[in-house]
Amino acid sequence: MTGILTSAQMRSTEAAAIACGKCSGADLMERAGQGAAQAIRDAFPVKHRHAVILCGPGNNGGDGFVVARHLAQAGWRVEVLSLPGAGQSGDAARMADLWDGPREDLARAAAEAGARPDVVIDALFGTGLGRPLDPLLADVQAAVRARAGEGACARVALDCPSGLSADTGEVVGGEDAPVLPADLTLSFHSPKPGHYLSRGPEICGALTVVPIGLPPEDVPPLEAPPTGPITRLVAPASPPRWLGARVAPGNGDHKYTRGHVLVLGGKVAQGGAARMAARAALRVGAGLVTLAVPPAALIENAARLDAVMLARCADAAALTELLEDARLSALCLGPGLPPDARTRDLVLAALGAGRPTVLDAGALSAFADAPDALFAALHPRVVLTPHEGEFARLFPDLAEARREGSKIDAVRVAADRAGAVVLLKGAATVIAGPDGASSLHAGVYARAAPWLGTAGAGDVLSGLIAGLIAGRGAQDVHGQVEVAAWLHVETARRFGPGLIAEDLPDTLPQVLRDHGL
Ligand SMILES: NC(=O)C1=CN([C@@H]2O[C@H](COP(=O)(O)OP(=O)(O)OC[C@H]3O[C@@H](n4cnc5c(N)ncnc54)[C@H](O)[C@@H]3O)[C@@H](O)[C@H]2O)[C@@H](O)CC1
Ligand SMILES: Nc1ncnc2c1ncn2[C@@H]1O[C@H](COP(=O)(O)OP(=O)(O)O)[C@@H](O)[C@H]1O
Ligand SMILES: [K+]
Repeated sequence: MTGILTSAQMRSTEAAAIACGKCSGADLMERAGQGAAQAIRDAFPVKHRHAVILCGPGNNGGDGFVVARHLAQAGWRVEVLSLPGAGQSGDAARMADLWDGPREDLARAAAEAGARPDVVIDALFGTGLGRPLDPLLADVQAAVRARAGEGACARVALDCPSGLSADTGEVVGGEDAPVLPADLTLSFHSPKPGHYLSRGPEICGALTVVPIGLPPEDVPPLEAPPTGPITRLVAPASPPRWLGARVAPGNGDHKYTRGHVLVLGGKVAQGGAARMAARAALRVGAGLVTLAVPPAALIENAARLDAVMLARCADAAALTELLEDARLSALCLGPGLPPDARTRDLVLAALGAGRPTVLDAGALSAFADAPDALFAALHPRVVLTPHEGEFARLFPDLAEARREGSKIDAVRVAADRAGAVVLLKGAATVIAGPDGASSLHAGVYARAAPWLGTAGAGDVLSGLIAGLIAGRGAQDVHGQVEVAAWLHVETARRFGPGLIAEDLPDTLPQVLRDHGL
């Protein structure tokens, strides 16, 4: 799986490669600029041959000078508009010296009209942006306007659109601070968290990763960096090789080896969410699924269920009794449960059994007043699946800190505090385990699945996870949660327009078949 590197991890990867003598900083900059120039030529057909490149004061600007040289060598007309100080030190200075074409001060260019380019390339700031763009933006915008007029020309950002934090996906300086949106962003070596999180996808436009000859992202640098573990990207472009091993039953399997999921259902007339979770667990591969509901809700559910079995469960004592059956191998609580004292007791009884367990919705909100009581009962084979609101109820301080930091960091701290796997939902879904491992499922760009924003989609996700951790999957809960997140989005994309939550479990078999199972 691909790794997603933060700015600090990217710097230490580069430093490690240089320190072991494999390459110099100038080599990396040359490869970055050359690769970006090629990607720009690939993205814009031959009629596009005029580029204006905005170069900043650091290495991002240095990349811009290399792109200028390679596009010019390919026959493009190229003008560089640079900030004062651009290319004045180190490798960037060497690359600026090698550029012998037109170059003008950006502030001066703002006052003069020029020929309209086909492409404006943003090489102002990349991973080194340290403060808001404010004082500069007026000049930059005026310079672009002076060239392009009000008409649109294509916008390409090198590494990261200037103004966007490569680590968080927020605009540096806050929501109203300036940023230069792009139509295409060319990230060097690996994607960065900010390309996927928060406003990143909207500001980056489209994303292409340009290799620069560093070792693969998932190979750690020679000296362990003081930058924490690398986040995995769960979004393989082609049918994932791991899917069969993770989902398909073996020939020797029978229903009990595939696992028996117990889903706790809600009161009369509040049973739909749990029924959808139960159906999803069965469809994704659990051998048996039982829905346990309050006595008054038995008749309603009996009328609605066939392959899913039904059990009576009045309270926590009844649940403990049910759990004496050791074949119940995974539990799912939350969909359709109210956030009340009964639910709290059910959750604590379920956790006491020590089995792989998914807690969602009401099972999380029931602990809004006492998250520590929940955390004290959790164990590493529990998966919490909050949406942003539920996350804020359990981790109010982390939700507050999210304004500054990244979603990935917040979920990592949450998983460590909870001692369980935490999946925080959204177009970018972040998963972290108590062991420090983290992954990101990016339902954006080519894998966008906005149809998933429909009532009950989260209930289905809970069921998918429960179904996947009920059998052999219990040995790698974090990995199975990644598979569930991937299948959830893949299934929504397969169904497409008009999706409602009930469609997800019933579309799943087509997705599995599409991918060779
Ligand atoms: N780390 C790596 O492995 C590689 C990095 N490369 C490039 O290097 C970039 C990072 O370079 P740098 O660390 O020099 O950082 P940047 O070039 O992104 O920006 C840092 C420079 O901008 C100034 N600055 C920051 N915010 C400012 C603001 N709001 N207003 C005015 N000035 C501001 C800083 O003082 C510094 O001079 C990457 O994004 C990438 O484009 C590539 O050359 C390839 C290899
Ligand atoms: N725009 C989107 N792109 C991708 N996934 C989305 C989007 N909107 C919602 N989702 C997914 O849909 C699910 C909604 O879950 P949730 O908020 O718990 O709703 P509910 O409680 O109605 O089931 C989550 O898995 C979330 O990640
Ligand atoms: K940039």
